[in-house]
Amino acid sequence: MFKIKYLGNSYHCDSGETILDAMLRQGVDFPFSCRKGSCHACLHIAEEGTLPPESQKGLSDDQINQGLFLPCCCKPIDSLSIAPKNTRDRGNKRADTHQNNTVLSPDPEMWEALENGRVLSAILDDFYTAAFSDERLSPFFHDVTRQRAQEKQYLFLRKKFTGEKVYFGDRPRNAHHWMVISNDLFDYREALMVDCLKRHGLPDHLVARWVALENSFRPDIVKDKPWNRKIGDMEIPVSGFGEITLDIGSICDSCGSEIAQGETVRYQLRLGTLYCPDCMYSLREE
Ligand code: HEM
Repeated sequence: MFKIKYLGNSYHCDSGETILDAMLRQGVDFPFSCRKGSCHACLHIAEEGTLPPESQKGLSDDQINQGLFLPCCCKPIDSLSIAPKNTRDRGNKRADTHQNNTVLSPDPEMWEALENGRVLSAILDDFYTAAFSDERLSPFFHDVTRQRAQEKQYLFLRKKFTGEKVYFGDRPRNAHHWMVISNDLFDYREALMVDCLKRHGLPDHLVARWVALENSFRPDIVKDKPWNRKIGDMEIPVSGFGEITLDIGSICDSCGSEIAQGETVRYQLRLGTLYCPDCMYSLREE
């Protein structure tokens, strides 16, 4: 058994147990997501003690030299004193330095490699062609056209890589609020994306950075049951119908007939589809 000092307290880690598991077992509020070294959400710094090599697998030389390690992959071989990674982010080191596994936003090197968007379009074309015919991913895109999915993703990534304010869609937590996506499915999609990035010649260190960017959203996307949409602190229900009185006329999404201004109609909370008075009472609550 090893002793782990963390934020002024001392914890026990059994041999063969990871530090992450030991912390969670002892009720510590510890950041984590994928539990297998991909997402880096649990990255911490070792201030004293010797780390096992597998706890630093996939980190850059710079991160290794700073003593950063992944508690989810760390079965200790020594007692350790550890701290949150930001403890050592002192003024001499900006959070956006060019390291392979660091999320950069904006990322001019990435944007140049993507030939100012030309290669990004080609990558997304490839990726969504594959996703829309993939048996695990395509069911999620049931109500979405490929063009819409590609355009949204292009603008989202363009904003991340250039800093330009070109994306006005939902943030990932809300965009995927109803989708039950496991870590395994997230990894599966990621592997498909990595294949596309490599096919289009993106160098390995930029592929790693792209993956790190997407993984930084893993905690917003992976879940075992749907979440409500969240706007500020307000939770919006996932399914069912609401009622509104129309300010301007519209068209019924069910029968196609016109709905006059001033009519009260039902709308689907997730999709926003409208139903005229004739259709609305025949609808089942989802
Ligand atoms: C298995 C993983 C994922 C699945 C199945 C998935 C699926 C989807 C689907 C079906 C939509 C369309 C939603 C709509 O238009 O109503 C969507 C939108 C979107 N996704 Fe994902 N996605 C995944 C992972 C990711 C990741 C890793 C990112 C990037 C961090 C991402 C970013 C976005 C963005 C920016 C949108 C557009 C949001 C909007 O419509 O306003 N997705 N995704």
